[in-house]
Amino acid sequence: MARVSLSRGKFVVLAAKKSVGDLGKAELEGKRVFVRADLNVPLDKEQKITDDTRIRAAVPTLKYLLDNGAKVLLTSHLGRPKSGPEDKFRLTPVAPRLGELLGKPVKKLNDCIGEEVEKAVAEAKNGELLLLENVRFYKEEEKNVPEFAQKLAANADIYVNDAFGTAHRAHASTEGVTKFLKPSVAGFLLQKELDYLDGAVSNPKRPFAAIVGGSKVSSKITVIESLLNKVDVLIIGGGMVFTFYKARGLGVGSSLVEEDQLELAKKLEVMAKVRKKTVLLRKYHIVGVYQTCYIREEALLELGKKLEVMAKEKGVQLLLPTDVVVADKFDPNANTQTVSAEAIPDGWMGLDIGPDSIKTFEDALKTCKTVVWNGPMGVFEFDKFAKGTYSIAQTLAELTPQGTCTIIGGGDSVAAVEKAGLAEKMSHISTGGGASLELLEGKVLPGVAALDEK
Ligand SMILES: Nc1ncnc2c1ncn2[C@@H]1O[C@H](COP(=O)(O)OP(=O)(O)O)[C@@H](O)[C@H]1O
Ligand SMILES: O=C(OP(=O)(O)O)[C@H](O)COP(=O)(O)O
Repeated sequence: MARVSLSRGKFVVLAAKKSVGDLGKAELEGKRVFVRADLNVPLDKEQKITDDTRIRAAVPTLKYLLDNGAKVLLTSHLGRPKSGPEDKFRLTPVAPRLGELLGKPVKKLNDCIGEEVEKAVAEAKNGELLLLENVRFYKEEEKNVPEFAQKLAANADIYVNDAFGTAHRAHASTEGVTKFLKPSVAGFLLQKELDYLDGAVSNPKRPFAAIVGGSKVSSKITVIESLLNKVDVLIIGGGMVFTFYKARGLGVGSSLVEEDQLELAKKLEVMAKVRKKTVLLRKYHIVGVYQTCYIREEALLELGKKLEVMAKEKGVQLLLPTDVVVADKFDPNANTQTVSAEAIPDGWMGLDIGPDSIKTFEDALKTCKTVVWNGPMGVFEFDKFAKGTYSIAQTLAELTPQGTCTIIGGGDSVAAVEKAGLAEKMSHISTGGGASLELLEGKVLPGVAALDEK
């Protein structure tokens, strides 16, 4: 039976999915197992892997399957290819690193469906692994087209989903394929992530902070609305910031902005202010029912000035950077200056948060007992714009031994924390950024929901 947990008014079905560990040699030997992993690792300009966390995280499930005599067809996406195969999105760099970690050669194919795959699978011996090409080279993957899912499934007997980082996407290789392969089970990484994150965020130690940055504005800005009902402190950084600034009417130069998210950014700021007061009303038993509700500002005024002051002190803090490091071009050697958020010059782009913002964010984080972070504070890949990200990483590393639960999620965020040498100092390194935020929202992840129950 599925375990159901009530998370702030939403039902979240989590564990008790059938696991790869429930399948033994009798079920696996000689079987063709289609494994969906998230091998979407960061690469530099020379196609060199800059952080292999996601490859390492996939190894326990793969080893288990190979040791039990399965033939493994391993699939993943890499990046966001827009129109068919592109060399920079090939999974080619992953194969040698995975081979090293598994201690056996990994044969990389140039497709994920069709004749080449059929032939390789037919020739594969028990305990061999084939790495298929980027599944997003087919537009049908993200559209979750059943005929495409069927083609992916055609070469396999069993499905294992170990792609926690992509479990929030209902794509053909994460969701559609389960309709054609039985059993469809969870891999060890997926299980581990769900177990940890459910424990940490369904009933978090408070104050609870979320830090949202990075560049996937449209994916993540929508999560913020739900987070306002969960957290006490919400910090916005990275490329996310400029959509909020622009919504406030500020000039943002040539910084990253998603125009179609401006209205939402405006609404979120208003919601944060209103929510601030709602939290306090609940705290002081003025709102008697356990439900998320927004009290209009006027209603609060009626309850007196004292309460309003307390609300400001105790409610959800939505923190945006007050200063930014701007650059005259997107380049590691760009000219830079630090300016206030109101004074981004035309033609310049914000690529990191400034020192005042770092200080404000650090002060807020030091009061927190749970912190979930997804999305770097700046373009940390360039040294000139890495300070914001590394400073926040350092602050969290210092908070962990003091009893704060620190969770870092997302391919690039984890890469940044690894690069800073601080990964070991965090409570949990998650292979999913968007996935962990959606889990935190209380959403059922489609890649998990589709798996067989025990
Ligand atoms: N101000 C900014 N402008 C443009 N890109 C940014 C900015 N700040 C951070 N980024 C970029 O965001 C990317 C990571 O975003 P995202 O994929 O959302 O994070 P994660 O992989 O951790 O989930 C990094 O490559 C970083 O360079
Ligand atoms: O890198 C990923 O997500 P993340 O940036 O939230 O960690 C996953 O591989 C999902 O990729 P997607 O956001 O292109 O679907």
